[in-house]
Amino acid sequence: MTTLSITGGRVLLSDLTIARADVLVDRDEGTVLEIGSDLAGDETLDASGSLVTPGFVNGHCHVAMTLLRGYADDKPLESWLREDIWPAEAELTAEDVRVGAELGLLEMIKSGTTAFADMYYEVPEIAAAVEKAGLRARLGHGVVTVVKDDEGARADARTSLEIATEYDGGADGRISTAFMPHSLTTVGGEYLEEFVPKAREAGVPVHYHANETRDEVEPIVEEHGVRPLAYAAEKGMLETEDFVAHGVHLDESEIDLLAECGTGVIHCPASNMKLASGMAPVQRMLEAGVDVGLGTDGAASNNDLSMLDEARDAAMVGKLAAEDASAVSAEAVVELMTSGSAEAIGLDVGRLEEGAAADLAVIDVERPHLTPHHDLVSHLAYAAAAADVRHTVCDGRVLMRDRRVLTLDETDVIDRANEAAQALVARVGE
Ligand SMILES: CSC[C@H]1O[C@@H](n2cnc3c(O)ncnc32)[C@H](O)[C@@H]1O
Ligand SMILES: [Zn+2]
Repeated sequence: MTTLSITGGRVLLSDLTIARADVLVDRDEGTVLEIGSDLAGDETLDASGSLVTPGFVNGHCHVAMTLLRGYADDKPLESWLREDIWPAEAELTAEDVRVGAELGLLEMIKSGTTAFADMYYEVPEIAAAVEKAGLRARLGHGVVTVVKDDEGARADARTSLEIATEYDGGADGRISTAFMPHSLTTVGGEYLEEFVPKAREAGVPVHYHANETRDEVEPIVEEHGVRPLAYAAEKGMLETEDFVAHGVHLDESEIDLLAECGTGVIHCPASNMKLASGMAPVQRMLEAGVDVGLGTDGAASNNDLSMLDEARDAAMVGKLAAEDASAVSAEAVVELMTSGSAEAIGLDVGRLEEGAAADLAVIDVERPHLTPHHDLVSHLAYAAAAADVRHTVCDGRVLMRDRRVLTLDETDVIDRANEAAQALVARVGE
């Protein structure tokens, strides 16, 4: 057994208390062996003046969309997708997705994220990037049937199932998968009826966008006479292992349905604010017992992949939505970005305790904007930033030490991403 010790810091424990302690990790098993005093390991990470937290879990992303960061801003969802994003995505090559994913993973490692869920195209490229970068991920191919004939639609859904089956358990178990219909309005009901049962047979969860905008809710109510999540339940898409992104426009019956079914909701506050989609009823969901997690969505609607930024946004907009300053508290937000997301997307991570996965981030708290130290949970929710993350560890492996990423060549990834993004935009303009 080889060990790693993270020494001299304070540790955020699973009950959200903070203890002065070292963390000893079994690097081979990728688990926490002990949290205590004077723990020496074969390798050491200095955590003095720092807070050791569970690695952050980004519950909903399109990681390769980093190539489209700043490409199309200041539009609502429907026109942003149809006028700008989908035409650009039609020109993406597998190599573009690879470099966009590497750029996103670089950003995740540098901001303390160790696990994420992702829906996109060219998933084998994303899986290869995840394997190389060393993170943990639940990946899936996004299905859109509305613009396809029947043969194309069924082929797209089949691809999603095949990818989910083939890649589950990849990268030494760090990759898991899901069947991912894009949304309840962009995938026809007949395809959901045919393929969701096949996802159950394959033993993979279902992940999709739901109730993101009012424009997405109304057509379902008009066409099917029920709210979108009642429609999703009819299609068998509200199982405990399933999780939806957004859940902005939910009525009370849908919140109750989510709580009853145990289906997770990934709140994406920055994307919801930027696209002016609305304010999700997060406090109501928490009170009802819904499994809520936190996600950035893609970098084209955020425009970064920092979960620390997302945490602050979640707390701020959560209070505004509830018209209550005590709503979506610092503690609640820190849970959302760690164990909340992990539970919603079905990964056994997000807590620091003996036997848990050794996925963690070490955050420098001796900084002007993190002084004084009345409450470090408050600092995580409201004041810490990506640049404060010193070290990132996933599955017992050091991915970033003293802000140097060890698994990806930062300069090379940035250069290749700039080149690919420029060439992509040129192709779209032709
Ligand atoms: C079919 S792969 C995923 C698909 O989703 C698009 N997307 C990015 N952000 C959002 C969002 O907020 N709502 C809905 N769809 C979104 C992405 O561009 C891909 O086309
Ligand atoms: Zn999304």
